[in-house]
Amino acid sequence: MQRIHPREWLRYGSLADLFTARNHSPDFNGARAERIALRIEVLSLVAGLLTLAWIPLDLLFLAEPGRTGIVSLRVGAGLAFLLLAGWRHRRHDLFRARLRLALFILIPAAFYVGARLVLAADDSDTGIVVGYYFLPYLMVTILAIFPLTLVEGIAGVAAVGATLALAEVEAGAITELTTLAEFWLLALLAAIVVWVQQSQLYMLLRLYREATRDALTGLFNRRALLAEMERARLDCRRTGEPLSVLLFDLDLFKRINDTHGHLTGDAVLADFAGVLRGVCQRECLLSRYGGEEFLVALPGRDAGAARVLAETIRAETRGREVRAEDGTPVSYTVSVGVAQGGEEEAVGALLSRVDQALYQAKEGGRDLVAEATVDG
Ligand SMILES: Nc1nc2c(ncn2[C@@H]2O[C@H](COP(=O)(O)OP(=O)(O)OP(=O)(O)O)[C@@H](O)[C@H]2O)c(=O)[nH]1
Repeated sequence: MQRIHPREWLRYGSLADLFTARNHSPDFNGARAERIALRIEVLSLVAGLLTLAWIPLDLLFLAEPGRTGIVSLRVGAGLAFLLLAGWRHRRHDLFRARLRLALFILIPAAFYVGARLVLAADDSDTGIVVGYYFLPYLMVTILAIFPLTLVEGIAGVAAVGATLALAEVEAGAITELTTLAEFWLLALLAAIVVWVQQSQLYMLLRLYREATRDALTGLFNRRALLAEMERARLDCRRTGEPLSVLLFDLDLFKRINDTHGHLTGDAVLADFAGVLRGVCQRECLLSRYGGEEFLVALPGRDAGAARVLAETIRAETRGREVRAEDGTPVSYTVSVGVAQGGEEEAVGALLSRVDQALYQAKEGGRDLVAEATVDG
């Protein structure tokens, strides 16, 4: 089995991806944002209706002057929740999902601080009033249903902690021993919540990876690459930047398999994936397109820059040596097609042109780079 270098694990595995979303792909971000947004939609609807449904109980159990204040806060918070539930988008992105999450925390936080202020002014310590003191614990526990990164999760629970702190400062009780106990309980709950969030994110990342990565090389599989490329094409069209592609095909690969065995063939494929990772920069989209074919999409690069990169990879590959199972050194070469997408050109048409260019490289004698003509 191919060993994964620790650095590779961090880049392509999931440890660093649990901390922040920095290395998450746009496709994964979209899927996660949608999941967060849908959960907030449902929860906000339930919270909005429950907040308003509690009003008759407040009217029944609370005395003035607190009653009017609490009911007003309830109406405000209930309507804000319902507005949040009705906030819809066609395309989900992480920024909006985080904004929704912030609002989802802010609404009950404002309600809680307001309610504590109103109730502090009212001496009647009705049993029902006690219910308001549970709110921070409820808020923190609900956050467990979101698949958040460590940074997002900590920011969320910290916001709830700050809410509690603010309410205690307002009540002049921040230095009391009971307040310390409250924070202790909140911190314990917060630790469990962040752990659950991380587990959810881990599962999501794992499933996503299995669905989008090639098992042997860890690069994008064909389906994922096509989805990423479509997104890159739209982005490039919007910004006016070029989009180029490189199509690689390992030369006489069948001969390597036939002479040294399938496992050695696999080792060569993994080695070439390592070359791509080593040479290409972060914004390059690397994929194993099929069998011994690799496709690299280069947002922001024109055909000239793509050709330079293709030559670098071809030259680097020439110098590689993989050990066969019996220890024999096996070298290999690669042929490359290069094409720059036309302004209105569909992904399918661009791929067909780069395929033709690759065919020319093979026809020209292999271990070559060939560039597609604009009209094929
Ligand atoms: N070891 C291994 N071989 C694979 C894998 N996928 C496809 N192949 C082999 O890749 C070989 C591709 O061979 P061909 O399409 O004939 O091309 P080629 O020998 O590379 O010759 P040219 O492309 O013309 O240079 C076939 O023998 C496939 O069995 C894989 O995952 N592992």
